[in-house]
Amino acid sequence: MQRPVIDAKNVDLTFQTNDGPVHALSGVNLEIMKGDFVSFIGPSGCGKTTFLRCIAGLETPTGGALTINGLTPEEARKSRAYGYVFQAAGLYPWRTIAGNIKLPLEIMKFPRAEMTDRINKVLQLVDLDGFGGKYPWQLSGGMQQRASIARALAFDADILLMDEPFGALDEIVRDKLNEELLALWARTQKTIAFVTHSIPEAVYLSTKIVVMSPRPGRITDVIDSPLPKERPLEIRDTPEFIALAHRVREGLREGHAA
Ligand SMILES: Nc1ncnc2c1ncn2[C@@H]1O[C@H](COP(=O)(O)OP(=O)(O)OP(=O)(O)O)[C@@H](O)[C@H]1O
Repeated sequence: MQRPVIDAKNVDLTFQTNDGPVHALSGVNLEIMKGDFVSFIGPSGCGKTTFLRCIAGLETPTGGALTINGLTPEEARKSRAYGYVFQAAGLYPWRTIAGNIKLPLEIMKFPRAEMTDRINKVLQLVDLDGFGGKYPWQLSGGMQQRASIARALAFDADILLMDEPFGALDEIVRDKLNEELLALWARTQKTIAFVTHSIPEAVYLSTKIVVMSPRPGRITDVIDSPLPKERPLEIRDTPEFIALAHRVREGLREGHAA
């Protein structure tokens, strides 16, 4: 049997703060398989970012077990198992787009010729061919976010962790980037963990939708999407899509009520 890429067993995390303990994650059980596109959706404070940061080895669970390809998150982080895309593109303004994409490759000491090849390849993947020499301020918000995805893809990690990457963009740009991300996912076979507040975005993108609720942060529903892998934007008008969106909305409502 295939081993999960991300395997969470009863993961718990309590932050100790000056105002007392904050139970950010409680009993989180989840298996993410290779090539899954998993979205995490839930109200503010339900622990979505915390869980992503646990996967990334940036927070340490206070209970349970979490492995990434059989490794501890810290080992996985050291082996560069994932690329991380944040809500704000987070590009260095004094570096060109190519320079920004190059940064992790420099840190990892890739040979110079390979760096150039990789930069060109990921620029093409995110449809920013010819923009490598521009500075971030010369690009629109959507293009900057594509550049930040290119940076996360540059070292070809199998896992992509994305924390509300399109949250700050207008609907039309977001639709376009959603479509592009799906195409990129299909081409690269990456495993993607994606945090969002948007029900349509979660339903459109995911093979698995994880609904969470706060206080303490926990998973209340895991929905395996019956939608086909090929998803034109119009799929959002189909009864299957609407039914899925309804189930997610109901799950969120129950979480709120609790
Ligand atoms: N470093 C920290 N120290 C103390 N408490 C924290 C820390 N990081 C997160 N928290 C708390 O843990 C809970 C979960 O936060 P988290 O950011 O993971 O939620 P979220 O679901 O990603 O929220 P949002 O949708 O607003 O981004 C919140 O109550 C938050 O205040």
